[in-house]
Amino acid sequence: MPSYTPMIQQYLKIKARYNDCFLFFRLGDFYEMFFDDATKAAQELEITLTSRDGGAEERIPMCGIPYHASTNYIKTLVERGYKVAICEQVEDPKTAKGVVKRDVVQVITPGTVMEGAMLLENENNYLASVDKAEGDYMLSFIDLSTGELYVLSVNHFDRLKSEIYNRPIKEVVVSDQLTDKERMTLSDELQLTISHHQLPETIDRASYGDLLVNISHQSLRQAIIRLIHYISTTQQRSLDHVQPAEEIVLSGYLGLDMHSKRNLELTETMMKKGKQGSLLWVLDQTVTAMGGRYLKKWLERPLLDRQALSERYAMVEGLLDQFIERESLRDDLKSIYDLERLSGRVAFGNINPRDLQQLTLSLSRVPTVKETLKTFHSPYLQAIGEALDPLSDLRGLLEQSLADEPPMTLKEGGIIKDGFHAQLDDYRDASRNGKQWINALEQKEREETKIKSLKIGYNRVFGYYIEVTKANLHLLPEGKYERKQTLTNAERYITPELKEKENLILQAEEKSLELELQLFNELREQVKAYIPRLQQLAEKVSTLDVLQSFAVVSEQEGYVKPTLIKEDILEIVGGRHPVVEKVMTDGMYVPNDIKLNSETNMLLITGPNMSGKSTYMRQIALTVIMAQIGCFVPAESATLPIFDQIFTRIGAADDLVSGQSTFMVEMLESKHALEFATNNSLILLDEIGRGTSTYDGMALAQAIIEYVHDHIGAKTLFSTHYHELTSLSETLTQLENVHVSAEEHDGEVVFLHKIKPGPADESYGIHVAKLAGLPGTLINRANVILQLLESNESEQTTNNVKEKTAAFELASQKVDEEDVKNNAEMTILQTDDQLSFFAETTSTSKNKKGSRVEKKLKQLDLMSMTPIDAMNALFDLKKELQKEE
Ligand SMILES: Nc1ncnc2c1ncn2[C@@H]1O[C@H](COP(=O)(O)OP(=O)(O)OP(=O)(O)O)[C@@H](O)[C@H]1O
Repeated sequence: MPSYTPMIQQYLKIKARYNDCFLFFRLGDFYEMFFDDATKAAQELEITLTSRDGGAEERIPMCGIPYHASTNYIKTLVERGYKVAICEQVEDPKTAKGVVKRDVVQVITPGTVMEGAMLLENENNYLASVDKAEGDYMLSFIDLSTGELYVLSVNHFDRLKSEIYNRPIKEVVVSDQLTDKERMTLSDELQLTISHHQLPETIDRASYGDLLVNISHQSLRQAIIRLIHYISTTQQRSLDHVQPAEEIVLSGYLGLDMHSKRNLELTETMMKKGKQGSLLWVLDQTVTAMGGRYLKKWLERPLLDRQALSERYAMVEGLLDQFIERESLRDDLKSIYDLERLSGRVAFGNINPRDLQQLTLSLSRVPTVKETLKTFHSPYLQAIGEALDPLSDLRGLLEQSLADEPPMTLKEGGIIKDGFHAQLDDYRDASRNGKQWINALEQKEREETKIKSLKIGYNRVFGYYIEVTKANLHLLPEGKYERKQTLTNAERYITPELKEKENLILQAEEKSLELELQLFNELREQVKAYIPRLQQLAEKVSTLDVLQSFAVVSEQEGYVKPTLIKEDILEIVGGRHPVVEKVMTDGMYVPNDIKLNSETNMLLITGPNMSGKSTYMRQIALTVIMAQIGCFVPAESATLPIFDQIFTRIGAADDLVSGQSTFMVEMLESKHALEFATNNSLILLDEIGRGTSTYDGMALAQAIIEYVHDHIGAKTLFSTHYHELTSLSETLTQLENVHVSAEEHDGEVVFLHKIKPGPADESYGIHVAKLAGLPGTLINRANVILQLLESNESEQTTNNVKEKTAAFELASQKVDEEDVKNNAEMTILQTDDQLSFFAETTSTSKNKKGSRVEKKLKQLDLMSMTPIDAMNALFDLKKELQKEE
């Protein structure tokens, strides 16, 4: 460092402390970046990269952005997951000796943004921390803009991933407890900004007491302390609005793994990553920002509590029944401002007078909401109304003190109401009187000099002046006026009298501004004391908003109240897919039924491509989720048990981010289901095994079905193209076949989208290809090949055995590697048996000449066997082989 200039040395010292941030180094009106930061920022922000002499031989790369335009640049960087450290001059450059002192005043990161423009209105923005103790993971997360603080624990890294993925968590604080691999997964697979933070050895735990009142478990407390400690060391801000941590006990909520949230498109679609087309999009008729966020939270955590759910249904029903009252409630809610974020800004100190005015207006609506709620018949709605705290004291204070039309900023005054503060009134009088006096003076001067165009003006440099055009100068008396400024057409003068008044006015204005600022700060401090009550009000308003949203959607879309029963029965009559139905403009959605109970808890769904298998499966899961968040459901009637978890493996969503193949994703998602599902869970498996060659796929599919059937007993929907699997219903007593019907008319397929009992009898793949518009000659050729394949199927099979075996083994090996510790064996074991038989049968025939297995193998007449027969025969062979060994 020796040859660098003192300023660059200062830069490097500070940068060393904020190595993982872009350091915005304040130089005059610019934030400058140097070295690698500059090169990278120039690319990211598309700004010009220059260089400067820094004392060393080589010039230093540099780029800068004007201080005034910095917000957008910071926003861009933070949205891309970077952190920005704002380094300001912390002493007055005029009085500084040597290099002006500078220090970082704020670190802006994806999880700590506060500025309105960087936050999505209807979405929380969480910063999280992860702790690990005895194999458990503790996740604590906070939304600094609203003050919500949560903590939960899970016993598996996969579950941790799901809990993180299922929430708008943008950044995670980790310690050395996590392995490198775990950290990499969080940053690469989940695309999170990672911050490393070790807690110091000694830490004043007592100072966290208020936040920990509801948390007894030591390791949960530790996660919260890490999070808050990280915030207080990187952010210089008040945490007054942060609410005591709430523990989320996961066993109290419907478990949804990350795959399911993604596959079912609960809050965003898989392809476009947007809200449009998601379940949230259909259900969101909320009218406040808080309600919008709350609805998302409900979707993240569907309930298991029967009582709580029936209360929600009762309120939705109450709102549905009384249209007029509901509409007036909606109107009332519309004018309620974002009380949570506002509380955050009060604590953070960046609230402006206009915000406080919005708060006043919002509070003034609360009595009306209370009145409206009284008009509902539902006792639950009435109870919410009674519990609403109108915060009349706060409203009174604001109405008394805040001007009726306050400005956005604190610079111009006019924030505080006349009559609120005597001293302020005096200053204002002085300034107003002074101005009146000046108006009168202008009048008097005009009359005395007879110059009609004479005027009194004001500018910052010269203060008040009398302006006379050059043509009229001769009319001015000698000696009275002192010349101050000459313009092309006019002269400007002052008089001692004017100067004196000016002083009075300016002083009064300055003092009044100062006093207003002080009063505003006092007011803000007073409002701070109301934050917990405001947050409670916010929660009730949000609840009402979500419930009215459910009522509106249920009415518009014709949803019904579900019946939750304790028996093990799932029966939906006339069920629909809420999103597919909504986007279908022709209103031709074909409703379908489902009935599952303890005798039949698995459906094997067959049917042509594009017939609606996935849609059917998804609609069942979405119906369950809607019911368990307290919403009505798209059906004629729905009788449901309360499910504990939903697992899905649907669609061909390649996990591009982590670079895993479709097949590997398929295996991992299945593994997840098999590992965690219980007999109260719902499992949806869509065409498992299609990512690999026919026999491996089929073997896996069958093994998985058998496993779920024999060991889990979860309600399961399994769609497949392997018609051979339909014979499984003969041996698996709880499995039934259904199919999506299609009809063929004059060589064309007509999809009926109707679920019917029994297996499908034909696969219509080539017809679908035809529908898709593939060339006619190609379609004809495909038909010929199909016939050929059908007649040669067994021959083909023998030739391909080795190849398929290799692929299958590779897949299982990969899954094993992926998760050796996480007892992946469970999933794989069953299939492993089947995998290895291919390998064994092919290799033993070479190695163990003359064995019985070989003889039997030779005797098999492959040409006359179905694939299932062949597999069964292979199983027998394998058993035989084990005996021999
Ligand atoms: N019940 C229904 N009523 C009307 N249209 C439907 C219905 N179900 C599905 N569809 C339509 O059929 C299309 C295909 O459905 P889906 O993707 O569920 O078929 P699939 O059988 O799973 O297909 P594949 O086997 O190719 O994956 C949907 O996009 C939808 O437009």
